[in-house]
Amino acid sequence: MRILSLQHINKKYNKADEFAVNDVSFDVEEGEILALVGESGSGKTTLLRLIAGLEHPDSGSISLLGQTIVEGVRSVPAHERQVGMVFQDYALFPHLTILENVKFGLKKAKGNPEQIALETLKLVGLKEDFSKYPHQLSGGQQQRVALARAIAPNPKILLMDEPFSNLDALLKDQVREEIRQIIKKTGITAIFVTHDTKDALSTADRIAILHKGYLQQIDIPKNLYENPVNPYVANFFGKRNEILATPTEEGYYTTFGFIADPEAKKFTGKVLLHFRPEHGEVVQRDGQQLTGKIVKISYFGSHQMVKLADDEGKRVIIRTNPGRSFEGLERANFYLWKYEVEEAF
Ligand SMILES: Nc1ncnc2c1ncn2[C@@H]1O[C@H](COP(=O)(O)OP(=O)(O)OP(=O)(O)O)[C@@H](O)[C@H]1O
Repeated sequence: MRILSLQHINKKYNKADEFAVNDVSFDVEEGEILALVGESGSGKTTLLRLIAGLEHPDSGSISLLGQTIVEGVRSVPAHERQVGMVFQDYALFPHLTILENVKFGLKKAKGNPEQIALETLKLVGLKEDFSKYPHQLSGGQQQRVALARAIAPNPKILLMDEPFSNLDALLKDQVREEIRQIIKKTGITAIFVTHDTKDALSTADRIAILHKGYLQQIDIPKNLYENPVNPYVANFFGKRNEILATPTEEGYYTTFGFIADPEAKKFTGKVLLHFRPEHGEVVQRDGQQLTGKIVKISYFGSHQMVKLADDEGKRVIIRTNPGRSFEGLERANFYLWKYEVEEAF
């Protein structure tokens, strides 16, 4: 079921400014986790604030659970939208215990606030710590208190602004998984903002990618990565190689060798072949379709990255398994099992 719908949202802060959000429309399904990603200034936070009711759009409409909350100049005020918010710095009250912090959001809630707060702390795995103060907790635990405070009043939707940006790299993987599990256990619909593609790919069910206020693509992580709608999206989700090729009836001639592919006859002029490092494989047998001079091998434990150059010095990077040895080799052969073709001129 659709829980949130944004239709043609536009937002400018000052008349002379560019649009911070430009004709953005999308729907969010009940129970899903959506990540809003993009570079700094792409409009992610503005979009989150528009949904929360902390900003009003210049045009467009927003509905939440079938109720129109924004249309024209009319809008339901933030405190009546039943939206839970987790802020980047957690915004916990330092002089209140974590139980009191969670109870704070329950002033108007039905039922026994203390009991609801304790149950929510149990859900986030912090019931035993109820009498501690925020400074006595780790960053990841403080994050869970902030989450508990936001979800305790049973909001219609949960919004989180850069929820993982204050955590160090070691904690991040664990916290991402914990937060995802808690959200999934409650069944709440959540939207979070991040500039980190890893946060989005690992935590979200779907990702919306913004660039200069425009929504570029909204899709499941796999589709964004494998089938990006434009080069901006493709490059946003990691390194892509690009080589120039001349199509013939049988395939593509490149400076790394020939790729047999009957599809090549569809093109008349030169083309660009785009491929990610993991869309190739290095092979040590001769007779493979492509070859390059080994420039550098970088070992990452789970895989190796092999940088190869053609005779003119143009480089590509291919990912390969960690066990492969390149000792004593000057050149390596490789093939591509997937690539995208784009007309070059
Ligand atoms: N309060 C404001 N007043 C004027 N301009 C603003 C204001 N807030 C944001 N902007 C502008 O709106 C555009 C979008 O900003 P926004 O903060 O939504 O982007 P963002 O993707 O969240 O960036 P970041 O990752 O840096 O937070 C930017 O050009 C920004 O300078």
